[in-house]
Amino acid sequence: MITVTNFTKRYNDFTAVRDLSFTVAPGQILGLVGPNGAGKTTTLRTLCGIIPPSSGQLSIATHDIVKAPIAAKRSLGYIPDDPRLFDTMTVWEHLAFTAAAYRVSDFERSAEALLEAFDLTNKRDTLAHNLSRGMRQKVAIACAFLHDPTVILFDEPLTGLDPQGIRNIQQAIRERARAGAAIIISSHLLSLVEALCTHLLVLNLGECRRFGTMSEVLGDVGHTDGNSSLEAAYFTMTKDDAQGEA
Ligand SMILES: Nc1ncnc2c1ncn2[C@@H]1O[C@H](COP(=O)(O)OP(=O)(O)OP(=O)(O)O)[C@@H](O)[C@H]1O
Repeated sequence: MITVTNFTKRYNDFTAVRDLSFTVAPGQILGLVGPNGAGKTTTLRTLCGIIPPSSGQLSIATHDIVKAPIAAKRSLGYIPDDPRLFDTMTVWEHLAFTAAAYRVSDFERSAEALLEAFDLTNKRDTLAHNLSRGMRQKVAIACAFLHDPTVILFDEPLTGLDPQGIRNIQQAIRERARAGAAIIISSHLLSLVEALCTHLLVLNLGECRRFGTMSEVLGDVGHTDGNSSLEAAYFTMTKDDAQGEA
């Protein structure tokens, strides 16, 4: 469960996110969309405790990220838009290191399964330095899944992945949701968001423009037909603010 209540984030005098409230229940996948500078990454970074909120409450699996950061982070998997790996560690060493950090005992079987699911088995002993961008992304996702988080936050999860990788990650995300994880995906890939997400939050200039189930939001703006209804709805929902951010 993810709960955000009256969240505001200011960087000095600039308000990046203003009075944002939403929840993501177990099994739900929330698509977080909005133009560049809307406040998506700021929201995800605050939810995982990288930056503090200016005001409001954010909790992960009932743990307040400010008051109980360790408990909150134990339940959390975060995949940033530019995952950083250790150049001098192999793929397997990343998984072992993550298992140690999260105190996952007997991690080997889960780690093998993740390598298999993401087509990384033959790269098990390869240094991160020698992986392609897409492979690095998949290692970061495998590490984030290893401790079986009940809350997962993705910032542009498919950057750099090939079509097979995209399919594998989509399947993995659906499986995690079916197993009861609450998931947020921030992405500009509206087709991905529409295909995967059960709920939608449209953010623009730091404010919530729409929040609800995918069909509620699309119905709200009169775009329930056709194959690219989210794309059409997105432009309707954000058109007033298209000039808002340079
Ligand atoms: N550390 C910072 N200091 C000052 N302003 C910041 C900082 N980080 C982000 N901002 C500003 O906050 C606003 C929201 O940025 P954020 O990165 O959250 O947007 P975003 O929706 O993730 O954008 P994008 O789609 O481009 O990734 C932007 O105007 C950005 O310039």
